[in-house]
Amino acid sequence: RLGLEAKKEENFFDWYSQVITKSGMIEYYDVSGCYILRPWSFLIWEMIKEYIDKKIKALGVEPCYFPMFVTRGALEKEKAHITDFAPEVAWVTKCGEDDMAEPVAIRPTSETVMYPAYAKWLRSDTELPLKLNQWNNVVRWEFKDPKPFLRTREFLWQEGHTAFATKTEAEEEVLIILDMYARVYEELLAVPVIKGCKTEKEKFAGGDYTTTVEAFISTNGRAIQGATSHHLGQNFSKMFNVQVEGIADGEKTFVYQNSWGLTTRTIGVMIMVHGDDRGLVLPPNVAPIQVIVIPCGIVASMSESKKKELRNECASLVKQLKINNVRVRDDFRPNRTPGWKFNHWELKGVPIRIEFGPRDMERNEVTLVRRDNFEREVVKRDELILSVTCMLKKVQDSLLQRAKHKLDEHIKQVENWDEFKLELDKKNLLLSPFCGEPECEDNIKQQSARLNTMDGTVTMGAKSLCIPFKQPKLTKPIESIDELKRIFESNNELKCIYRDCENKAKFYTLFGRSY
Ligand SMILES: O=C1CCCN[C@@H]1CCCn1cnc2cc(F)c(Cl)cc2c1=O
Ligand SMILES: [Mg+2]
Repeated sequence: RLGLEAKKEENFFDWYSQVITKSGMIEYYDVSGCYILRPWSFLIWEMIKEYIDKKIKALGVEPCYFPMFVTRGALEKEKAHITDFAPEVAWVTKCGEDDMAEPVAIRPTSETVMYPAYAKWLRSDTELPLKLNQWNNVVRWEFKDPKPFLRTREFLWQEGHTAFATKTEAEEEVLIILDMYARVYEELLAVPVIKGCKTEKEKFAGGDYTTTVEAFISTNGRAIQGATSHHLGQNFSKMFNVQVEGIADGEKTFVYQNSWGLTTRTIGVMIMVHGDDRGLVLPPNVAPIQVIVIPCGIVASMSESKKKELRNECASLVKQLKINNVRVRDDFRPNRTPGWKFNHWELKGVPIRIEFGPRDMERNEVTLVRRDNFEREVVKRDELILSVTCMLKKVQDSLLQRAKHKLDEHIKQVENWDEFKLELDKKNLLLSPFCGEPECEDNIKQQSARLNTMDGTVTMGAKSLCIPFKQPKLTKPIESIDELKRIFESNNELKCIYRDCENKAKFYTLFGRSY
């Protein structure tokens, strides 16, 4: 059966699995946590890659490729950094039948692969800033339930690793990259995100601070980390002895570093936010096919010459759209009915369908059908290009607006602990005053978990998602992380959200159940 059996609001997990397989995005694979990326999803990854590459090249970031294997020595350069990660590191221990003298790890991320080379290359501040990025795969043998795109044992990403002479330059780049990630979501994927800083508990332990874009899946009320941009300070440069002369005269200075990454998880978020019970709904800016042209009304009684004329007319529509840089295909398959084709391309989420039949030909008109809201529009043949480009823009904007509205109506600003738990169980995110202490965050997570009396399972409690740059008490978003960490120093009346916590709040923090 072509169509979907599961309904998105009834059985989200099954719906997701059916949509990604029946639309030709994913095929399952016999290694747990690994999936095949078929053209329909890989083409989207390529468009995201093209967008990011253009922007980072403009920022002076250069492409490179480092080995995927890392020695134990390099990986464990600084125990603190990887202790809690060690269980998910995959190791190559044999070659053929023989054990390897020195097993090597498969990269889970490339700091420890790249920074020994950075130490070799960087001697003088004249070689700064060094900005490299690699598009590759990484492996993390996680044990939590795998989910295609969202949590996989191997995934594709880009990882940017930059080194600067001063902290100021580095901190400026962190936010420029974060803004680029927000645009990947909002301008390409039509997914609204919240920019912010991770709390002490949630940040990357190897860095100074982690900035993040957080997305929201309204169907199950869960938040998901969309991409991260870390300021590493001098932690790694001290670990790997990356220091240069020429900054402080006669002295050597450890460089200031950033690292930033965006993964194939982006595709899963886009699917879950926009998909419906007929299948994918692709934002035009990333749709591999934006318009599908389907001839209609071809009946057996129609003469061969009439059929030929109709087909030629459809072909000229396709040609004209192609010339105008619209990603368009025709579906002239004689052995499939128009109805079958409508379902097929709706399942694949193609933003606009053109139905073209004898009557359209006579009246010199074209019928456009939007995938997102099924609106039909009959336009003059000679207004085709204008109408299609205008409709594509309208679809892109309305997908973002609809998702923004959903996000906004699911964020509740609460200062009361009982309200916090109540709204959390109504699939909402909470914006609450928070003291920032890790152990308080542990308490919030434990005390907001819910025992489901029906089946005795426990629904996870609320995690901190980020400290939003847009703070309720401030008129404009903050510009620096230092500023964010100090915003309540003055008027410090607010108590931390957690009832039994005596600390004063430091900032408003976004909490929620998450992936
Ligand atoms: O998130 C990014 C963006 C791109 C470059 N890297 C950073 C930090 C990655 C943190 N992280 C994340 N996961 C890890 C898993 C591991 F097994 C080990 Cl050994 C280390 C890590 C680890 O450092
Ligand atoms: Mg992890």
